[in-house]
Amino acid sequence: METNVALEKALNMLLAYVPKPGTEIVEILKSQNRVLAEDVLADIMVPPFSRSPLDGFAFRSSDSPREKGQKVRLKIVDYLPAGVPATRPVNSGEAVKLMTGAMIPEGADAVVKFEDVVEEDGYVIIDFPVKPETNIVKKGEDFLPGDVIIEKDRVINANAISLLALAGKKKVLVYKIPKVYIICTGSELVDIEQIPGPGKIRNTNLYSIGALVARSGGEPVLGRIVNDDLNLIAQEIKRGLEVADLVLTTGGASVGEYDLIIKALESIGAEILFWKTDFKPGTPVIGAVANGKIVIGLSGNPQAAMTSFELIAYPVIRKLTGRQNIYHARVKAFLDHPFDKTRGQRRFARGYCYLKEGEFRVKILPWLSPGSLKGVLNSNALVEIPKNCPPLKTNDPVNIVLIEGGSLSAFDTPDSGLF
Ligand SMILES: Nc1nc2c(c(=O)[nH]1)N[C@H]1C(S)=C(S)[C@@H](COP(=O)(O)OP(=O)(O)OC[C@H]3O[C@@H](n4cnc5c(N)ncnc54)[C@H](O)[C@@H]3O)O[C@H]1N2
Ligand code: MOO
Repeated sequence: METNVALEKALNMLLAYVPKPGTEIVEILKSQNRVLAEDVLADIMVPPFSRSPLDGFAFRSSDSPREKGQKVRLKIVDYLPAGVPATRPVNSGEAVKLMTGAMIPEGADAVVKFEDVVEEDGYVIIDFPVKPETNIVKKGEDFLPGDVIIEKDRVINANAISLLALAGKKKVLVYKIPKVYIICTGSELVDIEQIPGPGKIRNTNLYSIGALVARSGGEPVLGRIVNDDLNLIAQEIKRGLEVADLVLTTGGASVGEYDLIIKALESIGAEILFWKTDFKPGTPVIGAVANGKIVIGLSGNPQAAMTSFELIAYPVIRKLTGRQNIYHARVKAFLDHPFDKTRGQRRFARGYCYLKEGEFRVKILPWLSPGSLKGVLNSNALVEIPKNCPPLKTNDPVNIVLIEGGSLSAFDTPDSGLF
């Protein structure tokens, strides 16, 4: 077991144990935010026939005038709305009136739009030269049968769904959603519906971590509250390993007499990969593997557990979902205020970031203890304060982790005037 490992190293140790996820078939509209587990190929030509992108007249371009101002009269021999195949070819001296999306009749190699010509007594008059292939959307121009329309491992969004529909896929193969079993340990914990008795507290971690699991693309499976009892903890971890793909615990990760997670893991034959990382809050994280599955022991302190979840559990869950892009985005932001509470240890402080004139700006939320949740409400970023960082001034650049996703909607909450 390694101790005091850098965040990046701890993460890589765990990621090496993430298996390739299983697959399942889902309805196209249920596939959004899932990861495609198959290459989707075109089964037909796209477009399936050469078509007109305009309401106009199809004809032979060789019939058009040599110079602008010269006129030709072409006899209108057919009328084609979209969806109706041509009944006859277009010969020289003829034109077919057709609508947007209609099939180009055989013989025609150009289309002119209604507004550019004159229709008169069953004839169309064209007074400008038209090159071959003008306004023709060619059959197979986008995809030929067998072409890959979307590659596997892509996250499915509405854009991807448009292409799945084009490929005729009403059902699609995606990676399974990983189940994440959450165990909260601590004899002081009571369910959140209760008014805690003396020395007891509400089990907030079950729900905060459950919510984070769901937002990471996993399915939270809520375990029971487990007292600080070695056997009970070991049994609950075993249960989690049976029913889920990943087990998360909170509490019992530090050095106290009742900090039993490591002992419980050892008792079931788990390999402890590391204990304690180089960042606060959430330093005493445990990384372990049992029966080929990962167990992450987060610290009990509610804010610390949420922060170490974002930094360590989030990428692991993202990889379990089959995603290639597993990390929260990290960007440079400029501080809105001086910050002198830098310390020896590397830290990820809760921050509120927003965009101003194309640049990220960030406020570090008032520093509250790792046990307090008060500061998390308005945070949408973690602000990295490096080890031994000197005091920071207004407008100094800092690296931030965008924990609420790259979505701009995460930044447009009204400025709550925190500073
Ligand atoms: N002597 C030392 N003491 C502590 C150290 C240390 O290095 N030496 N590290 C501190 C740090 S840092 C942290 S973080 C905590 C981590 O402790 P544990 O992971 O063992 O967590 P607990 O002791 O079980 O609980 C800590 C705190 O959080 C509350 N808690 C626990 N579970 C929940 C829950 N599900 N919902 C809400 N709140 C929870 C618990 O009541 C405690 O107040 O250790 C420091 N100590
Ligand atoms: O990691 Mo504890 O919450 O790091 O203080």
